[in-house]
Amino acid sequence: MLEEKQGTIAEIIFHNNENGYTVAVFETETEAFTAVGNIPSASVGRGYVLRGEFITHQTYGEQFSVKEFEEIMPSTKDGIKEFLSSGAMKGIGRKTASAIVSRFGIDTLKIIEQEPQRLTEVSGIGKKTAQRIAEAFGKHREFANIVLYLQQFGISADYAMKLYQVYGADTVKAVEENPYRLVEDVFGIGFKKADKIAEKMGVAEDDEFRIKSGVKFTLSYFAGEGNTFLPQNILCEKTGQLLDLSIQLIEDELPAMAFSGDIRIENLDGRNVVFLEAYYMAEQNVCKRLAAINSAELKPISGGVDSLISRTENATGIYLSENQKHAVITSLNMGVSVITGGPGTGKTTIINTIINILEESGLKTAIAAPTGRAAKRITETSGHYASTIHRLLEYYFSESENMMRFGKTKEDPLDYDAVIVDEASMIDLMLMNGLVSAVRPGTRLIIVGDADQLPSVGAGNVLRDIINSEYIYCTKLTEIFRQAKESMIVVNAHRINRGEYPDCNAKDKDFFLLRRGSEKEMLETIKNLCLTRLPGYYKDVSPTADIQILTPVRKGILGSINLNKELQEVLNPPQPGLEEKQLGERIFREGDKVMQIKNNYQMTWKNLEDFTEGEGVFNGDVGFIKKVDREFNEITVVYDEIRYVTYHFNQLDELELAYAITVHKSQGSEFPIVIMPVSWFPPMLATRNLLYTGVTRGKKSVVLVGSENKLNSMVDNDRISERFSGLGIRLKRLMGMEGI
Ligand SMILES: Nc1ncnc2c1ncn2[C@@H]1O[C@H](COP(=O)(O)OP(=O)(O)OP(=O)(O)O)[C@@H](O)[C@H]1O
Repeated sequence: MLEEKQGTIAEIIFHNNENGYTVAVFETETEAFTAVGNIPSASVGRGYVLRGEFITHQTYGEQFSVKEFEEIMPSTKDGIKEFLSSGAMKGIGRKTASAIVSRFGIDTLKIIEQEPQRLTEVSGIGKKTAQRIAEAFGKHREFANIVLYLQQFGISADYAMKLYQVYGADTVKAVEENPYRLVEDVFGIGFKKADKIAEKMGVAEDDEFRIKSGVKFTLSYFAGEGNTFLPQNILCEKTGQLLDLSIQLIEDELPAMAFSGDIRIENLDGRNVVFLEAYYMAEQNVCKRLAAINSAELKPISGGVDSLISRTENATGIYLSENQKHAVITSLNMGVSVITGGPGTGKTTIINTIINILEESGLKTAIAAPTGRAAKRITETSGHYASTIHRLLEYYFSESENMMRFGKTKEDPLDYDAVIVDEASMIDLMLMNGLVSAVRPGTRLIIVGDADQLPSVGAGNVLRDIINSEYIYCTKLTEIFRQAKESMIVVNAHRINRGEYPDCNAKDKDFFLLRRGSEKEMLETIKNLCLTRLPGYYKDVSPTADIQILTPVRKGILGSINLNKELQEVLNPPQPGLEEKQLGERIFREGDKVMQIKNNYQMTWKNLEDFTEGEGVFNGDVGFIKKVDREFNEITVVYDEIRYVTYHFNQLDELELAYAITVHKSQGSEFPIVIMPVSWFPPMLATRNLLYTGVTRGKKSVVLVGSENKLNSMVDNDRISERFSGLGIRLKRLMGMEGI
């Protein structure tokens, strides 16, 4: 049962204008206490009925936690004056408030509400101002009523404010009509929240809006797991479980959803499958565009390709194998081509040759990769500038649509004769859709990647689908070259990929297994390696900048969360003079290594070297905390040693410690030294594919810590989690059509 307290706010200790979060001293007739909760309109002198409960906070002691509130309009002259000038009614200052209250006394609010034209009786207030005051008061009352109404359904004031921003005066109507609309219209309200609201409103379990929303939620959830569609029977079963309804009821709703354009039902390879509209359109478009780019006429290469290859070979001293030459020639002759191979098979060498030839022929080339780190690495290893695909496509944040968009499109395409994308295993369907839309037919699209790496985080299986369809010409590189052969990392990566056990601890090599029995021992060894052993063994190794711990999991003793806590303690312990900020279990301290964990296209950065500024910090960017400013509630992180980004404390859910990261997050990056625990991990994760991806991230040294048995069973576990994706089937279909 909630307690009810009636009184006024005596003092505001903290108030967040954006979400209404308030800490205030609240006075009733008999007591005074600290009240904490979402009260957007809070200001000193304002009267409320608060409903909530007393809780004891670890640091701040006893507080009244506000769950609901009701605003009481002030009834004394002073109270009304305070209310009018509190900022709740924009444009009324102290002087005007005093003048109005002097004229109308305790009837002031009634006059504003019912006879606003009488406000002109106050000197200095004209017709327009009177109208403005009346409107502001009306809005204030409207919002207060909406908050009050929505509270009964468990919608807190900050959500009420978000809803009000979207629906205005129609908020209550919109929520009543279909609470599931909130999932699409209001950021931060997911299906589960909307479902709770609906339940409180008495919406029937088998309501059509509930089923439709459940279907979309299920499809989005599985898209988050990598799938662009779900077979209809699986979709109905999963949605049925989610909603606790029969499969039949779900199935009955699908035709109407398809009719209204929310989903697509298609027969793919003999079974009915269901797409969210956006993924269906993306697959169709990628397919169409690939076909168009593949069959377009290309600007010719001046001079024979063979002689150009020889020239490059003579200049670099690297003579291409037949297969490599073949890859170069087909990339230059085909609209779209794929080059795939493991480490050390010459992908970079081929890219460099292709760029040289294109440059010598006066053709314009762009090189791009899915992540900033991969782009930086390509720039360093190839000597040619590579950007992210996002940057190449001139991404921007559209305020009106509240989403990221690309400036380069089919209508305003990229102006290049060739576009080379590397690390293509990380490209998901939506990014590929953006890319192929902006590449105009006539441009060579050269896709380079290692199809055996983990697939993209986002939905789709783009690289593998393209290769397996056999619609696009693909060169598979398998030969490892001499220099690369000297590296056990490269040799073992190929062994793992073939299902053979790696050769560990060869003398004077770079691939080690430190055998440890228990997880505790593994943890201690990892800490010890970072702190003393590796920096002692290799010269100039920074434990934080050069060593990266990779782990398959987030949870458990050897999961990234715990590893980070433990490593922070030894690598960057608390020290006088080092500021820190604690958030629940997490601590961010000056000097910590951190990672941005979601794409934020609006976050600004400043380059302190050339004073340029820009927007965009991306999922997987790793940096160091430069400053924790407790006065301004801010943390400054420096990325790539030059880009400074400032986070407000309430944005810290975008950051994580990064001494240890998951193998999934490490895709596309390389690190001088990689340490990876090999223990028991869930078989879904402890796969050959994941081990291969982890191992190939290390350049100078890879140190595995754990048990040989577990290492070998990872190699044996060749499960590649099946992803539902239709691109391959569509491309195959195209091939059939061309044959007709
Ligand atoms: N035809 C060749 N003859 C001799 N050496 C070669 C040849 N092709 C590549 N190499 C050498 O093999 C090594 C690996 O090549 P490269 O870096 O191009 O491969 P990669 O596939 O890009 O590897 P990674 O994915 O590990 O970066 C390099 O030292 C390169 O100089």
